[in-house]
Amino acid sequence: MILQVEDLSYKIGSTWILRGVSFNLSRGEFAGIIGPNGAGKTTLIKAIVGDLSDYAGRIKVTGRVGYLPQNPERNRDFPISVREVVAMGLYKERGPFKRFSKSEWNRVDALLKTTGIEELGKRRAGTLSGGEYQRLMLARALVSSPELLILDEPEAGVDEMGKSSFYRLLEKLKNEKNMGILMVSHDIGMVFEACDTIMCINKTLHCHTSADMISPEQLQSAFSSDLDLFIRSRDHFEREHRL
Ligand SMILES: Nc1ncnc2c1ncn2[C@@H]1O[C@H](COP(=O)(O)OP(=O)(O)OP(=O)(O)O)[C@@H](O)[C@H]1O
Repeated sequence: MILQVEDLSYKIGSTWILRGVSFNLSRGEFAGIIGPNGAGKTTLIKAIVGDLSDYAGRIKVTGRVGYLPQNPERNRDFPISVREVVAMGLYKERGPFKRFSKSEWNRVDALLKTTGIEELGKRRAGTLSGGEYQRLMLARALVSSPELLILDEPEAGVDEMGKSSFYRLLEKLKNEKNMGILMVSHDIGMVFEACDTIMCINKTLHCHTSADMISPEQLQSAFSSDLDLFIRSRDHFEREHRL
C-alpha cells in the first residue's frame, strides 16, 4: 500500500467540503478521480500532498510523492531553462544550495527524453506551449523517482493527440516503475480507458472500483448535480459494457 486515507473530512466555515473519505491506493494502481465541479477533488489532493493541515482523519503515505498541481503557476518572463526547472524537482531531497552533479543532470536529461521534450532542454521555460509545459511539469514531478504520482487535471490545455500520448506515457511509467498514480480528471473517456480504478467523489466517496465494474447507479449518485458529466460518464460506461 502506498497511500491510506482514513475517514478524511474537511470543512470551510460551516460547509463540509469532504466527509468521511476513506480509501487505499496500491503500488501499480492507476486511479482516476472523477466528480462534478466543486466536489472536493482538489481539496482531497491538497490534503494528501500536505498543502492542507486542518482536516480531520488520517493520511498515510509510504514513499516519495511526485505532484503535478492544477494550473501550475507560470511566469513567462522568468529566465530559467527547461532543464533547470526539472532539476528543481530534486530540491526537496538535496536542497537548493549545492551544485547539481553530473549524474543529477543525466537524470534530468533522461526524463526530458522520456517525456518527449528533449529538444527543448535549453529553451526558456516560459516560451513552452501549454502541452509542452505539462510534459515539463510531469518531468519535474518524476525527477525524484516518486513511488506515488499525483496529478490534478493534467490534460488542461493539451490537444487530443497530446492527451492520448500523455496518458500512454503515464501507463508506461506505472508499469515500468510500479508507481501508484492518483489523477483528477474531467476527461471521462480517457479515465475509463487509461485508469485501473475509478473513484467517484462528490463530498463523499461514492465508489472506488475497477473501471469495468462501475455501475450506472454509482455514477448517477456522484454526478446528480452535474447532468452533462453524468451523461458523458454513462455513455462511456455503456460503451465499455457494450450495452
Ligand atoms: N478557500 C476557500 N474558501 C471557500 N470555499 C472554498 C475554498 N477552497 C475551496 N472552496 C470550495 O470547496 C469546494 C471544493 O473545491 P475543490 O477545488 O476541491 O473542488 P474540485 O472538485 O476540485 O472542483 P473542480 O472540478 O471545479 O476543479 C468548492 O465548492 C469550492 O468553492
